[in-house]
Amino acid sequence: MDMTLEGPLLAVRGLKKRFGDKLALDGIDLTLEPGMVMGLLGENGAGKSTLMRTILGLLAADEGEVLTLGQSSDVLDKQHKTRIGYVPQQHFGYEGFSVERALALHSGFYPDWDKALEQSWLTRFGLDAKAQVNRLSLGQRQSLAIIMAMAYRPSLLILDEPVASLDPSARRRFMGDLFELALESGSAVLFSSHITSDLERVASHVALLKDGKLLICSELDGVRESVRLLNLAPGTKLPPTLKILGRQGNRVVVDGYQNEQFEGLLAAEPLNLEQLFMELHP
Ligand SMILES: Nc1ncnc2c1ncn2[C@@H]1O[C@H](COP(=O)(O)OP(=O)(O)OP(=O)(O)O)[C@@H](O)[C@H]1O
Repeated sequence: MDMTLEGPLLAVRGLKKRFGDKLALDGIDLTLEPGMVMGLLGENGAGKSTLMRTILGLLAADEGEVLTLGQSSDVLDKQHKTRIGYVPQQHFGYEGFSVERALALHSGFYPDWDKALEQSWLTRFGLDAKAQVNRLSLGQRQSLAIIMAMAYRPSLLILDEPVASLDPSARRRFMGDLFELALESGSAVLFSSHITSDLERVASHVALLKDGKLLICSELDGVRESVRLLNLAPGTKLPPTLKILGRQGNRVVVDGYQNEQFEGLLAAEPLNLEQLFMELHP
């Protein structure tokens, strides 16, 4: 389907979402451009699913703006919806059907459905087309949900913990292919995961959500280069160019570090994503 789009595939500005007194999303800004694979990290309850559901227009925002494929999320039309893929955390319907029947029904909604791609992913995941959906294991259901969201080559793919139930080899295959798909077809991907090593392997960008705020939203290489765990002497004043992400006594996690030396700095260590996560969630 030819729908040329100027600008980003996803633009989120000043997004807030409340549930009663709880501010689940507190001023989110993020942008996805073609070819980007953004991994979304955050502890349980940080707001990852809420962010995804609001982006998709399944939840109404209280403040701010979400443009998906150039269109406001609360008025997404059918044509736009068929260019967005979504794997929710919980699936899913099609209970009374076989895998092949479920796929046949589902594909009817998508003019760009690619049967060959569907078949190759069925093989890749080792899914039996004749199996009944209600007898699939959790991982098999997740595989089916992934195929259902991907086989029409969506421009924007939103995946809520898509690999949580997949075994390590299925995970590895899927994550690698996900990255290739995004690069080849100029799509953008936003996926949440608690598995930081997966994210490190395939993501081009990382976003870290804490208490409804994005503490980090940048290129993965940028995090590697400029996020440090500083060990400071008591009373040390930090240069104003450093953004404090978290602090535990004399251990301070900062962004924007460029190898500067200053009085009181005892050590500056780079962190992998798992270490960063642990430091920010003591
Ligand atoms: N429908 C709802 N009504 C009330 N509160 C909600 C609702 N949905 C989410 N919340 C609350 O909003 C916060 C964010 O929840 P959300 O499901 O987005 O977190 P999450 O980061 O996806 O967590 P997890 O990693 O456990 O899936 C939580 O405090 C949750 O209790």
